Amino acid sequence: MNFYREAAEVLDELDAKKGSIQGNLNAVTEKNRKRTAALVIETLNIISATPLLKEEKRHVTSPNLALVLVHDLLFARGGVQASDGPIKQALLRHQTRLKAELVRLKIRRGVEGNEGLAEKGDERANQIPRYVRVNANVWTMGEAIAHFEAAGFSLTSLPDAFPEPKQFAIDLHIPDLLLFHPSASLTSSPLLTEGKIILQDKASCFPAYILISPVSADQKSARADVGKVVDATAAPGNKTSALSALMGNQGEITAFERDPKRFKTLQIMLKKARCKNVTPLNKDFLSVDPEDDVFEGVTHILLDPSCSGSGIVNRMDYLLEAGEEEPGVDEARLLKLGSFQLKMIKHAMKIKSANRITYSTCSIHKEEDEYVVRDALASEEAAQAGFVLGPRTKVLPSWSRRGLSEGTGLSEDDANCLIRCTPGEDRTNGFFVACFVKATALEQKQVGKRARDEDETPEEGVTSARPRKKKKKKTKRQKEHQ
Ligand SMILES: C[S@@+](CC[C@H](N)C(=O)[O-])C[C@H]1O[C@@H](n2cnc3c(N)ncnc32)[C@H](O)[C@@H]1O
Repeated sequence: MNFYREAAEVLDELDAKKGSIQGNLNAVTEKNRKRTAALVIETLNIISATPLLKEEKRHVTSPNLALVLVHDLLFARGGVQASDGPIKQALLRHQTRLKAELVRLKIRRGVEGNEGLAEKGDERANQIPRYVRVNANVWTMGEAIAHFEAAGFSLTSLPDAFPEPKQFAIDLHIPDLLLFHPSASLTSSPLLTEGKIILQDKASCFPAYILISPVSADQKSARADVGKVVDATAAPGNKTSALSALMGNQGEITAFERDPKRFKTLQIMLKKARCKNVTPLNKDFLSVDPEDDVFEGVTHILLDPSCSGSGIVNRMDYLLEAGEEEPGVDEARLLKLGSFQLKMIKHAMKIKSANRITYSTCSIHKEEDEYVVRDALASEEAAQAGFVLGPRTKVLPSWSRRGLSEGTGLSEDDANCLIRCTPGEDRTNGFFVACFVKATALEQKQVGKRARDEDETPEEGVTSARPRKKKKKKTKRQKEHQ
């Protein structure tokens, strides 16, 4: 068993150092890297579909230990090497379920053997370019473009075209974002270790950009209203470092992360990305009183809590984006996650000086997305502080896929304020973003008036059409959680 513990510890250490499985895989030879990555991620998918981690907490003490054990059980020629003992027994108790999940996965992927699984993966991942965020804290977009041209890539003038293997393009929606062909081998680039680039899916760049960025071409005046910023759920720090760069490495960002290991990763990431305007705190956001001094003067909050990760089809992004939660898609688990996510939003809404909050998930499930927004809008916290949804005009208006209204309890106006990304259709992983803004007194009055007069056409600017009287009522989901 020592072998497994040691392997898990190595993974833990590498996680802490590199912040992602991507880094770990750099240790594997180029030839085997893709194949190994595929099987590692598929193993994670399989584990997440079973109750192994939950039910065997006492013996299988970390996800990394589960990873090496289950990987061997399902894929290694010699099977599990561990001698008989409580850990092996724990694994064997779940082997039928684990093997059944492997069969199910192969059917889903349309492959027969394990080899096919290693090679095929999720087809939708092949439609996602390799996105590279240029870290403006370290160098400029111009310098980055010159660098890649000197390295033999040519900048394509059609930003919407999918770049060919030796091409790259500038993204249409996010400044400082470049896209390459998925085969572009950048995971071992020194630019990563120098903090010059960050490999970050396009959709994952949306929240920071929507929170801080210009709502008009006049960037400076748009940023004048930004006081202090909080990233409530920060590790590994992709969005925190994006915020830092968007703020020109100035101002003040406080980054909360409750998990000590992930906090270390966050610290390393912030150092590497040369973020001088971030104070990381190893604290649970929910445990800090909204009236605590740490929140004084905070106007903008980024909330990207742990989620099921169900939108992530790009294997390499999986561990980075989903957070420490074990993913799973059964209804009970989704509702539990949704209720935690709602709690986080309501906590953020209680911070008096806050006037803009982005909420995001890498989940495609309504239970973590629209339902959570619906309940947040209907909450006492939103009513008291006057939070409504920021209008589409201020929430990446050129992104065409918006939130869902049908069957979610949200009006079409509300849904239009939200952003959705669908893997396989949008060249990104699945993602969701909502932006809550504090309405001015006048806007609040108008929302109230609209609530009383349902036939009135919604005004430009404030789009929460939720009638106030509904706020008093408990939603179906709230009732379910009592
Ligand atoms: C989805 S990940 C965040 C990814 C990050 N925003 C990024 O882009 O790199 C969610 C993170 O929130 C942390 N977290 C969850 N609940 C928290 C809480 N109550 N307070 C602080 N951190 C929390 C998790 O440990 C996890 O690291």
